Amino acid sequence: MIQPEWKTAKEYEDITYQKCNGVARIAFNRPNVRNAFRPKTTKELYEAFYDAGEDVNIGVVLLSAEGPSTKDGVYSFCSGGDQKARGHQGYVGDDGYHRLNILEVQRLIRFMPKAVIAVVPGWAVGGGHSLHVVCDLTLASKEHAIFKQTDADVTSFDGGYGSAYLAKMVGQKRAREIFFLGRNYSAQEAYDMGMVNAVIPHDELESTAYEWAQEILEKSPTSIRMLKFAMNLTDDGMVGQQVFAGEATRLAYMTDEAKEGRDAFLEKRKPNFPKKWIP
Ligand SMILES: CC(C)(COP(=O)(O)OP(=O)(O)OC[C@H]1O[C@@H](n2cnc3c(N)ncnc32)[C@H](O)[C@@H]1OP(=O)(O)O)[C@@H](O)C(=O)NCCC(=O)NCCSC(=O)c1cc(O)c2ccccc2c1O
Repeated sequence: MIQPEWKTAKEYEDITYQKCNGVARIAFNRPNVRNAFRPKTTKELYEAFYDAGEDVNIGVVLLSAEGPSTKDGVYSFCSGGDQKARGHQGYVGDDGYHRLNILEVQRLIRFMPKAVIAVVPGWAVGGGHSLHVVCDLTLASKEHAIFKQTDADVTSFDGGYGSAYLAKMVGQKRAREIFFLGRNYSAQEAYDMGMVNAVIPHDELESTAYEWAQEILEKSPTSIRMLKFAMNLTDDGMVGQQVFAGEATRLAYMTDEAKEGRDAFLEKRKPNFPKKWIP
């Protein structure tokens, strides 16, 4: 078992943010409320994910959670939006505005050109369940992970990735069961449904996630980003096409043809493209 030497990347109140050997670890840190997120949490998550996305030394991000609760020893990944911070139009931040900005975090995870692994040590509930769904891979604690959708209990509905994308993953009937009945599912049941990649003994969960990350880091970075965006494309409509096409444009910029096009414009002459029409 590898024990990574995590270094704190930045101090936050609601999350921890660390880095080690090409891997960033972003973890919820409100274990006494089952890691529910409030606007401060989502702001911090967004900033940390953005930083990891921009850091050229980081290839994989782990979304994990600190714990267990000091009150009762229970582990959690995330129990969704903090119901104490919920106002009439969303979750109320220190500035008094109502927000649903976990959706911005979801989009950042979805569109960042790096693999994101959900590391689920305990409860993954409501908006916390949706977060594991939107991550590229999910690893779950054999003993403590419980997957549950409470959205319909609290009059909330993630109509995007949390539900529609989940249905692509586990099938329509199963996704409707998860949302309509709101039952608890063990890590093994979640694995059997196809929404978890591996069920890991709790004590090995973090080190296994780090090992999976190291395996991905051995691969070609361009292939990983193109594969992620290719797999996203069919579900993401025109935005998916835009993100994938952006990467194709980046690759095209690296050709002699592209250099000639740019140079000809700057030198105010007609471009003389290499006449190679590759079959
Ligand atoms: C997660 C649980 C099933 C765990 O049950 P358990 O019995 O183990 O623990 P307790 O219920 O006693 O909880 C311990 C302690 O934590 C507090 N707590 C837990 N969850 C939350 C929470 N979400 N918000 C606030 N506080 C929470 C609880 O009050 C206890 O505190 P004490 O002071 O009493 O010790 C169970 O806790 C549970 O069901 N939790 C609520 C799950 C839930 O309904 N989450 C919200 C779903 S909606 C959502 O997340 C959401 C957010 C968005 O921003 C969206 C945006 C756009 C679209 C959709 C969105 C969306 O759906």
